[in-house]
Amino acid sequence: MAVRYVQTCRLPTPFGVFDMHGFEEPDTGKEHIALTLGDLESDEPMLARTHSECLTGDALYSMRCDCGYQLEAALRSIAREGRGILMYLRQEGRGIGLLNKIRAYKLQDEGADTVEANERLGFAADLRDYSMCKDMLGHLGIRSLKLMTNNPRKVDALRSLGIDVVERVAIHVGRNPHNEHYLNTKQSKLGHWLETHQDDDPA
Ligand SMILES: Nc1nc2c(ncn2[C@@H]2O[C@H](COP(=O)(O)OP(=O)(O)OP(=O)(O)O)[C@@H](O)[C@H]2O)c(=O)[nH]1
Ligand SMILES: [Zn+2]
Repeated sequence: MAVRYVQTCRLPTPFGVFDMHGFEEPDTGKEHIALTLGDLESDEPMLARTHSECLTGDALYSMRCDCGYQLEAALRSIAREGRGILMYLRQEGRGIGLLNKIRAYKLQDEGADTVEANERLGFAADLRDYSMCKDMLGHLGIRSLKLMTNNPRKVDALRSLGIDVVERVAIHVGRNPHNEHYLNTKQSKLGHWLETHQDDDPA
């Protein structure tokens, strides 16, 4: 989905003072943001994360997934590097939306895995589209990325949009008894690169 740039402001966080850039999908009104830190002019590949919205994990401390832990680890890593970008994409629940994610979680409470739950609700396992990233990076003049992800489809999706992902950086954090089965399903059914070993210190 194409996006248009709206405005930029400062965003102080416990990890560093980021610039927050707002974008809008003219067709749907959906809003996305990019947080950047450091020099955007340099041609050096930039540490990057494309983070899909997960209200439960990112804001409500849910332990059902690894999203909140990954969000914090990504911001810490960018701050430590002194340069980077986090694109926060409003594609909640892998694109099915928050209320459908609650429906999917209910099916998982009753024994379905994360993929089966989506399918029982009539959705594909992953409905996400990353095309807005191309516009966001283009607007900011960022040419190549060191992408923090464990998801091979995300790397492929960005590359097929013509985004230069020069390196994939693992982001293994937050495994716990509540998301163990979820992470194992992501590995076996969605192909995520998730070794059982977790980085002790993501920061
Ligand atoms: N439909 C659905 N969405 C989920 C579920 N658990 C987390 N999500 C959503 O999945 C998205 C995050 O995707 P993940 O598969 O955890 O990770 P990823 O972004 O593909 O890969 P990484 O870059 O390695 O984090 C967020 O939008 C979450 O809201 C679930 O059980 N069902
Ligand atoms: Zn999550």
